[in-house]
Amino acid sequence: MLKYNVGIIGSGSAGTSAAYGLQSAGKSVAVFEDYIWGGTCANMGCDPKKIIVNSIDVLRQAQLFQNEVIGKLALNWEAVMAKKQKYVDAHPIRTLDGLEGAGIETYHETPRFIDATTVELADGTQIQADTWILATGKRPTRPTFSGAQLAGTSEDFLNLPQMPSDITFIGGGYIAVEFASIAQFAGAQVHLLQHNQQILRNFEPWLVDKLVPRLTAQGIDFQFDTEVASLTKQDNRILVTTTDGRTFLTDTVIAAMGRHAAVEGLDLPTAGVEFDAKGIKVNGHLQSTNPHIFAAGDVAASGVPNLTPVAGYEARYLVSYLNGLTTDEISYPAISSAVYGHPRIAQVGVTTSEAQKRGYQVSDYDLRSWFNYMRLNDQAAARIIKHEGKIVGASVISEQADEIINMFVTAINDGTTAEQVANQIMTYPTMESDLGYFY
Ligand SMILES: Cc1cc2nc3c(=O)[nH]c(=O)nc-3n(C[C@H](O)[C@H](O)[C@H](O)COP(=O)(O)OP(=O)(O)OC[C@H]3O[C@@H](n4cnc5c(N)ncnc54)[C@H](O)[C@@H]3O)c2cc1C
Ligand SMILES: NC(=O)c1ccc[n+]([C@@H]2O[C@H](COP(=O)([O-])OP(=O)(O)OC[C@H]3O[C@@H](n4cnc5c(N)ncnc54)[C@H](O)[C@@H]3O)[C@@H](O)[C@H]2O)c1
Repeated sequence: MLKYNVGIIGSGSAGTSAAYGLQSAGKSVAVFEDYIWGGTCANMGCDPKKIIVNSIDVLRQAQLFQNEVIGKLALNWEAVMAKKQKYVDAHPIRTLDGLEGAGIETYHETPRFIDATTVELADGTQIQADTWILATGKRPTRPTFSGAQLAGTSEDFLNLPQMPSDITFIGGGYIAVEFASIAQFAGAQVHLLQHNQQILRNFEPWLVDKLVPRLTAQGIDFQFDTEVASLTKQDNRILVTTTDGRTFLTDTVIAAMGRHAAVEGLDLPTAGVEFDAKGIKVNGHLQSTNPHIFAAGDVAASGVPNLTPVAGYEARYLVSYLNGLTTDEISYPAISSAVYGHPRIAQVGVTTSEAQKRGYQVSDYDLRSWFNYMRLNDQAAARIIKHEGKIVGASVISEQADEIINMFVTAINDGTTAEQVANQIMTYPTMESDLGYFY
């Protein structure tokens, strides 16, 4: 039987980060991946999406500067996809070369647990590890209505060879809103069907209330309280029928109704690991119900958002814990998050409703007249939550919200005071040079 100190299942942000940290501390490490080396973010998530978003940003800038920059720009979707694909094609090779070059063993398959510490591969090989880390992430939740197989996933969207004339997204989370914005700028008529009234449920309502009318004005057709009953092929198009009897034809349907824990094929019950659709049950040390098995990243039901930097943070915690450098339970800093639409929204730290319960100060800023937003024709706004002279929460709508929010991340996590900001000499005129005005 093959033996390792640590077996890691999944080669995404969590799995690779844990593998390097444990291997460099002298442990023998094996990584198992059953799909594309490098995981979701780099191959079919954040990175390819942001390459496409950045090309759309050029069109968006031209739209914002329409009286100052003359001439009409159009997106060359094929060229954008070729640029994206060049990055994506190189990533799995880079991942595999990196792991193997560091002396980490790699296996391209799903291992199946046969007891608390041993897995079996398809050819019958048995592998035992003192410690296992489950870093298998999440996979798109498939709808169950009639004709659901006609709906694509986020991965299918990121591989569209051409942008269809008419596209429909089912769901109103991060993926649906970001991809709706991309498709709309790429020239498609876009429909977004949300089964209730609330899209982007994890974001500040004031941000969503500002975002939806802007995206609607750009041409996105939001249909709230709309549940799909069936999809039917009709010539080369898809007939969407809703549960209240409405019908319409569209070219492509993408289901973006959330993601569920990727645990299929691992036979976790045999290893005594408890889980549900939200993920693997873990304690404060990210340890599952089997003391030899830990979980990190999206697949761990650790109660924090499923984001790439969070997956890396949890992996780094496990490296410290398993290397004996800490016995503390994991604690998280303020976690920021952005929706990469046009405009973007982003937030971090204490929210408005928490602030109201705790009696914290809530300050709203209309940034349209601030020089650094005026020069960019950016219809920006921010809400800052303050307590005892420090910033504890921030939410922003702006063309640059994803970048702007990071200065608040640092201010919140470092507990920066107004005096400390005043003692910095930042380049001017930049967004960061305005930080002091938010205190
Ligand atoms: C379209 C999209 C856009 C996103 N955009 C952003 C963004 O802008 N910013 C952000 O912070 N986050 C974003 N995310 C979320 C981010 O991708 C995830 O939070 C991150 O990838 C989680 O990393 P992970 O290592 O936990 O899982 P993953 O990266 O999903 O890696 C898990 C790996 O395990 C493999 N695996 C699964 N089951 C098995 C098995 N049985 N055996 C072997 N291998 C297995 C999978 O194939 C995968 O490679 C996005 C996600 C999507 C889908
Ligand atoms: N910018 C980012 O950081 C980013 C971008 C994309 C994805 N992600 C990550 O990926 C995860 C998955 O994204 P997602 O958008 O699929 O999920 P999500 O959980 O963000 O949103 C799912 C949406 O689908 C809706 N929905 C659920 N069932 C439905 C039904 N039957 N009919 C219609 N709508 C339905 C929900 O109400 C919700 O609006 C996110 O939660 C996030 O962790 C992050």
